[in-house]
Amino acid sequence: MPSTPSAQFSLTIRVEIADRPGMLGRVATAIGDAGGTIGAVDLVAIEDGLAVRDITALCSDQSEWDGITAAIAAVDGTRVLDTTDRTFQMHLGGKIELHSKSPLKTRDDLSMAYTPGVARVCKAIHEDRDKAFQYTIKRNTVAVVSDGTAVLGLGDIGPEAAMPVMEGKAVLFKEFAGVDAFPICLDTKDPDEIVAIVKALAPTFGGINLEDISAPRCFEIEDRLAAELDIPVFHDDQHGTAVVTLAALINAAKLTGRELRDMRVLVTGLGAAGVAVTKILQSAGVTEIVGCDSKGAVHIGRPDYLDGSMNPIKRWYAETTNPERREGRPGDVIDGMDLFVGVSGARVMPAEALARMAKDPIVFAMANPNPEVSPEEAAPYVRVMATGRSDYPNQINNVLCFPGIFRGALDVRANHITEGMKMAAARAIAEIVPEDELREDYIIPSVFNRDVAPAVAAAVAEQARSAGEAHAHNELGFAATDEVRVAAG
Ligand SMILES: NC(=O)C1=CN([C@@H]2O[C@H](COP(=O)(O)OP(=O)(O)OC[C@H]3O[C@@H](n4cnc5c(N)ncnc54)[C@H](O)[C@@H]3O)[C@@H](O)[C@H]2O)C=CC1
Ligand SMILES: CC(=O)C(=O)O
Ligand SMILES: [Mg+2]
Repeated sequence: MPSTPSAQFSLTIRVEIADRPGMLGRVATAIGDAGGTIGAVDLVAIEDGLAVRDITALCSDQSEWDGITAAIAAVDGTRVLDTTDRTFQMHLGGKIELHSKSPLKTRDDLSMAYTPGVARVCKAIHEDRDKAFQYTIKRNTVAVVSDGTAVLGLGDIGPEAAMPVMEGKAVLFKEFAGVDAFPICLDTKDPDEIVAIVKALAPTFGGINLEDISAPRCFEIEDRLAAELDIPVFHDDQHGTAVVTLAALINAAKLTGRELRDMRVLVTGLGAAGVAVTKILQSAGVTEIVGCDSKGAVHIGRPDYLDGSMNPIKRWYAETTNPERREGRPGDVIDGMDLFVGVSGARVMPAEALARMAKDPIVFAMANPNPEVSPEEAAPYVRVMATGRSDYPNQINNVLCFPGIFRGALDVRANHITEGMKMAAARAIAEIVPEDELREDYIIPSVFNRDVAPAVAAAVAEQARSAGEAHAHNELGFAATDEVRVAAG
């Protein structure tokens, strides 16, 4: 496992350095000794025997940042002029903007794009509502809807604070699948209100991606919207995560010579992700599952099950898992498990407990931004390790799923994203890694692998067609893909 710091802090430090031989080397050593990793060094100016340089450095936290600037300042003949946090800089003014597809240079352009010409298009759609897919952004646009209640592992941080993540999802939709996604953060947590608002917004969109809405409200919201809307509704934290987890498990099982039906699995965190991961693993043949919530392992003998205070989804969980009624915290119930799936929060699993797993343990510690157990601590005990982060190998992140699954669903104008489409997506992601290339640190394709989203889209579209989920008049959907292909060159 690499021991490089995470790129959570990426800094550009502007430093004035005496222009003498060896000075840059001394500054570089000071940064390294303070825990930083140098990314780039650019010369800004040389004047009066002083060189001004921009040094880009990665570090893991604020104290390391302070240590780096102090260490540079302590080198004789240097002065720190400025420090820029590159992550904040990237977010200045937000991460996305709209562009017009049509030139607007003449009266003629204007009278087609807007009034009077546009009125004929409006009337055509008024006569046939379906034409919205042909003549508006609907066919290629997805709403990324959040109420800010379960943002990464940061919890209920509110709609404004959720926006950078939702903008990020929109960037990923566009980058990987050519889908135009728009972030919408709602100032309500009331399921009735959320359902009503999303339904009212639906005419604009070809799909709804629910994001970072906490359990158990997320289950009801998704079910109601999926039943009431004729466009795909997909809660990414549930199903995107489940699809990618299954993809990684298919390959980890192959690598370690196991069958899914023989595996024992511990899932920690029974919210949106944990429940959906459990369901997809059950559909894929896994039968022995134990789930832990913040009170410990769930089973039908637990006091909150017996006194009726457990919520319905956890009651279902208690009734379909943990027949042995294992009791305790995640570290207490891990004995003999083949796989640990963490979708809860940072440092929930003590590393030493992993020693009690079955032979060739597989650990997917997927909480963001920090995993249940760090790869460094887990390394002595596990054979296959994955996290949700990009700074370690084996990144299990729903970005491998949601762009492609919506691409496929929009292309065939599917009304729903079915279980079959999710399974097809999982298999497509798994198959990107050729069997003879599987390794402990390569069970899942990189999120930058440009083959992933098209492969997922094709598998999802094919599954929708063969299951009769593709819209009867789907030619326009296919055309949308062609345009994306043309635009992408
Ligand atoms: N790598 C990936 O692609 C994804 C990772 N996640 C991560 O999974 C975590 C959960 O996300 P969601 O399910 O969307 O949130 P959620 O709020 O719906 O569920 C979180 C659940 O974890 C439980 N939990 C918290 N601390 C716990 C503990 N110490 N032991 C056992 N359970 C505990 C909570 O009670 C809650 O039920 C977050 O950290 C999130 O970033 C979520 C989706 C995708
Ligand atoms: C990746 C993601 O969707 C999450 O951590 O919530
Ligand atoms: Mg999420």
